[in-house]
Amino acid sequence: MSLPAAPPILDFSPFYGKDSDAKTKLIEEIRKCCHYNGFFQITGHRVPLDLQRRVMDCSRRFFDLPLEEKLKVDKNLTTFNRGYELLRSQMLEVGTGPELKEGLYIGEEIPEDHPYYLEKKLNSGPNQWPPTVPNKEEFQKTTMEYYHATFDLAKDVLGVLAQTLGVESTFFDPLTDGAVATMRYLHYPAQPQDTDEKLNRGIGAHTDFGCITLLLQDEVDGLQVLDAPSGQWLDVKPVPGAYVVNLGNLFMRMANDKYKSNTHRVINKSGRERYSIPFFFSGNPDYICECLPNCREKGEPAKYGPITVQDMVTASYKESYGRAEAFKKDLDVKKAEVIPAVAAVGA
Ligand SMILES: O=C(O)CCC(=O)C(=O)O
Ligand SMILES: [Fe+2]
Repeated sequence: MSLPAAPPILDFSPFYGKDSDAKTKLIEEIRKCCHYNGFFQITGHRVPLDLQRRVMDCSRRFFDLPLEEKLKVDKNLTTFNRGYELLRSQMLEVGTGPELKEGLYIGEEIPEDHPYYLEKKLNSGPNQWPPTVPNKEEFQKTTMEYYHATFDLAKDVLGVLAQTLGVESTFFDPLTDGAVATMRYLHYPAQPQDTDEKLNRGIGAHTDFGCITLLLQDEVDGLQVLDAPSGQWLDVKPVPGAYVVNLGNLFMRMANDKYKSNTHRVINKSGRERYSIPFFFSGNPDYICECLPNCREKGEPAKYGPITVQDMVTASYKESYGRAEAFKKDLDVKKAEVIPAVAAVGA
């Protein structure tokens, strides 16, 4: 039996080159990862290191702002998930507390006369830019430059994924044309070393909702992937410049569960602040997700019916935010029950 293995680090550059043996090897390695747990890291991509550094610097500049400045772009001011999300807003893992991370959600700039905005498509609208972040113009420019570079990389990764399924690298073009994607600046404050690991999560155990995720981490570790057969949590060590790539629920569904969308979490026990930038590629909201080629044997039925990207991702969002809301309400009820009792003692 093979030992549980952390996601391998693969050189993606053969995708851009002419060496067909190297390309075939890359496709095979990625196929193996997709079957195993849907996680791998890539180096040798085309997002410049310098751009990654500049974007991480933007993230730090934003989170360094006083809370009242960050709240000027509160995500709750929009209905389309753009803007700042406070610490403890989300709760992905049942039985844990709200998560110790704050975030800034950004996507393609969608003006209010765009069909996606008018038709209330997934996460579609104008970005909320923090008005007082230092070097505001550069912040916006670098953020969008990074968004577009990562979007292009996501298309390339989907090109390889198509090839792992034995179809042309252009197979996913109808999914990537007009695709919706969201990037998040994330900041995990240092968790005190003695915090209750059972309750405190940077981000609770979850699978990603969309198609694929490309994650840039800084040098502080904390991301862990569950090895389902052994129940062990495997650390995903930060590799400078690399992307952690993982498949989301939408891809697993299209692959008839043959490819995996795997459980992962973040616990920041480093004693340091951690910054990461996940890029969630959902796809064209109207794309109809159906069982992909070569994902079932002859005569084997598709496990799932067709569903649009829009419906699939919207349902997942509702579920996870609903859980955090329910938890907070429950806490409020408990507090309300305790306070009168205390007051009675003092009376
Ligand atoms: O910050 C990380 O390392 C992981 C973030 C993540 O899993 C997510 O936002 O879905
Ligand atoms: Fe995730």
